[in-house]
Amino acid sequence: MSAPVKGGERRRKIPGTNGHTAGKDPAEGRVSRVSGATTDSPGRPGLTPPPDAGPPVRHPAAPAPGEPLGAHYDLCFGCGGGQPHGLHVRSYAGEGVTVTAEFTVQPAHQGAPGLAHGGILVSALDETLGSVNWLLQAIAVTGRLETDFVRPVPVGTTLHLRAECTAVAGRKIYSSAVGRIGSPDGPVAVRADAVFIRVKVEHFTKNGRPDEVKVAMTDPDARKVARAFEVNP
Ligand SMILES: CCCCCCCC(=O)SCCNC(=O)CCNC(=O)[C@H](O)C(C)(C)COP(=O)(O)OP(=O)(O)OC[C@H]1O[C@@H](n2cnc3c(N)ncnc32)[C@H](O)[C@@H]1OP(=O)(O)O
Repeated sequence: MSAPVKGGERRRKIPGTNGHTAGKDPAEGRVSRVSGATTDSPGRPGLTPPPDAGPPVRHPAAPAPGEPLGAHYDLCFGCGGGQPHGLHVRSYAGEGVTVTAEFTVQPAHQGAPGLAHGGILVSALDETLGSVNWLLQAIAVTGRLETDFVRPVPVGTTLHLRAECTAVAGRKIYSSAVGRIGSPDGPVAVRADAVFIRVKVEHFTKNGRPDEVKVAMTDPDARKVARAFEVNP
């Protein structure tokens, strides 16, 4: 997914990596595919917060640290219980504007024999990063997400993810995530930087297929209705 890199900023610090960048990762003793350089391109909105960006502010109504976030929508591929081959990511509110999550790679998630498909890993990152917006109580969608695949992830592995919002600028929400193998302190397998864009609820109600939108909107559980549309389509 990463675009070729040309000049510019160094990659931002990624939460949970003790300040390691995508270049040399001392914990891993290897140099990653992108050599610790920028991913922003001239003329294309990038992953670097602008100078007027501010720190994210945890919403007073955000779930308490440690509280499970649950599935925001039963048919969400990332977290929904109603998707047999979905990821069934389990997310928990963290301190500040952070989220931790777990995802166990199933046989249905393979790319190469016995290994997780890269797009599946991106989906797990996207899900975890998107969950962070719930702590801001912001309705937002992924605008851009760039991933470093650091090491292969075998089927059966539980990936421990951690995502953190790093900055907010107008409608733009900047976040980073890391996924580790086997435990929260395990070896880094994937990292991602993303920018989410705040949208109105009509983004979902107008663009979603009417059949699913109607069913979701008529759910008797008002909280489920709110979460289905306020966090993710
Ligand atoms: C628990 C929940 C888990 C959820 C996890 C999963 C989350 C998802 O995967 S969401 C689904 C995937 N994403 C989508 O479908 C989004 C599709 N894209 C869109 O709908 C639109 O392009 C959208 C809404 C992102 C932006 O369109 P629009 O509202 O017209 O915004 P626009 O006026 O162009 O831009 C607003 C700002 O965002 C910036 N921006 C827009 N797109 C991007 C982008 N791709 N990258 C970086 N910045 C961007 C613009 O530069 C602009 O910045 P500024 O305010 O400084 O000028």
